[in-house]
Amino acid sequence: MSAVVDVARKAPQAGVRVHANAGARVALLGTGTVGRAVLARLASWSGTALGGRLHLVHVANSRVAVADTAGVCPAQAGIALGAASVAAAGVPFAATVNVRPLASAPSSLDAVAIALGMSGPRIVIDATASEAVATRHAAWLKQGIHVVTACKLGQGTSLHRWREIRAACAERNARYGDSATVGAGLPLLRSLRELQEGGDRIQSIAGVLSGSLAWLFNHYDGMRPFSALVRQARDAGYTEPDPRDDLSGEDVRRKIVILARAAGVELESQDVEVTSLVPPELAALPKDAIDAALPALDASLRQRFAAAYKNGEKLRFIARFERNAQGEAKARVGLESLPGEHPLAGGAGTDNKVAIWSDRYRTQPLVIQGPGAGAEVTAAGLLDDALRVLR
Ligand SMILES: NC(=O)C1=CN([C@@H]2O[C@H](COP(=O)(O)OP(=O)(O)OC[C@H]3O[C@@H](n4cnc5c(N)ncnc54)[C@H](OP(=O)(O)O)[C@@H]3O)[C@@H](O)[C@H]2O)C=CC1
Ligand SMILES: N[C@@H](CC=O)C(=O)O
Repeated sequence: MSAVVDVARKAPQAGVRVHANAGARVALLGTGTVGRAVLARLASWSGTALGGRLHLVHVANSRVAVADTAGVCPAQAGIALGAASVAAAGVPFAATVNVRPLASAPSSLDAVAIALGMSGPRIVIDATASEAVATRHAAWLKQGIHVVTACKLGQGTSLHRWREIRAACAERNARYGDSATVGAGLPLLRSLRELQEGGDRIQSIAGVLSGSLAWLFNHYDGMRPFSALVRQARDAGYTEPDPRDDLSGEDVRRKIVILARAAGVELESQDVEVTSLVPPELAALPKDAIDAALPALDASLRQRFAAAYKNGEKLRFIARFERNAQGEAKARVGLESLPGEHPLAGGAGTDNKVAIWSDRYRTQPLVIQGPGAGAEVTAAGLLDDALRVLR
């Protein structure tokens, strides 16, 4: 029996009803592209066994939070919470609203642990891109609250924060669900960890780690302006809230850092050599001014595409991590022109394609491929991790 279940069976605190099989109380942060898909997936579970496992008691975006004041929140009320929260944020959400006593208040991260109560399995689902939320991950874990996240700012930035998260997990036997941070839920981190649990050393990793950049370079034909495709990728929900985080390689830097650390190398972010696609004039603009300035991307990418096309090559945004026998590691991220038949040049849509070389996969790598961005796959990855907490 896992420690998580043990905790669930402890005597409940006054005011919070906990049943042995009651599932977990869940706080969802973020009602944007991914958060809405989490709510929709939870809604689709209404009345099923899965719906009884995760009880949404708190939903918040950066402006408003909605909490269930009754203290016990069956799945349907959780959906009501989601609907109310999203409606309060001015975004339509189609779900049957079961009227329950709901309290709406300005969003506050201090309210999250309070809403989750003191006992039983408790989970924060982070569907934000917020630094303020990421800085709370370790503190929640130290309170025994499990964290499931799509946001890479927890594990993919400073080594200090990553260590704090690992230490907090160990201290409280809390879980940190990170499947959605790399590959939008593809079994990448899990495979790295399982290879090492089986005695393998990870030697190198190479691949396409950005769903939006994969989509962009799978669609770019040198005819339509690249900037028009960036708008399309953003509108489809593939990019970060600020698409420059994708185009600059920062999002991929975070992902290769997360993979390297999961492979046992304590890489610092600045140890990754990153070549950005964003020209300085676009990098300098405030977020609300970038849409009109996106065509600044077009000329240089048209040239890169033409040169690659002439050689029968394809442009792919690749991350590479290698370590030698002495344990020295290096990592780099940037646009590469690959032969058309190169294994990493394949794939379609938002496909991530990642090759892993380890002791057992010395010559032929293990290759994992599949959609690496998109609301639905990411939400599914988050909820898989949340359900895993209860196993
Ligand atoms: N889109 C994708 O395909 C994938 C995304 N991810 C990750 O998922 C995360 C979310 O992405 P996405 O949904 O596209 O982003 P969005 O910009 O669509 O949504 C972000 C949400 O976070 C909310 N938010 C910001 N700060 C806070 C806060 N302090 N407390 C509570 N909520 C807050 C925002 O609130 P408000 O509405 O008020 O602005 C918004 O609702 C990102 O970290 C991204 O990297 C991971 C894998 C794939
Ligand atoms: N913006 C990211 C979304 C998933 O992490 C990407 O393009 O891969």
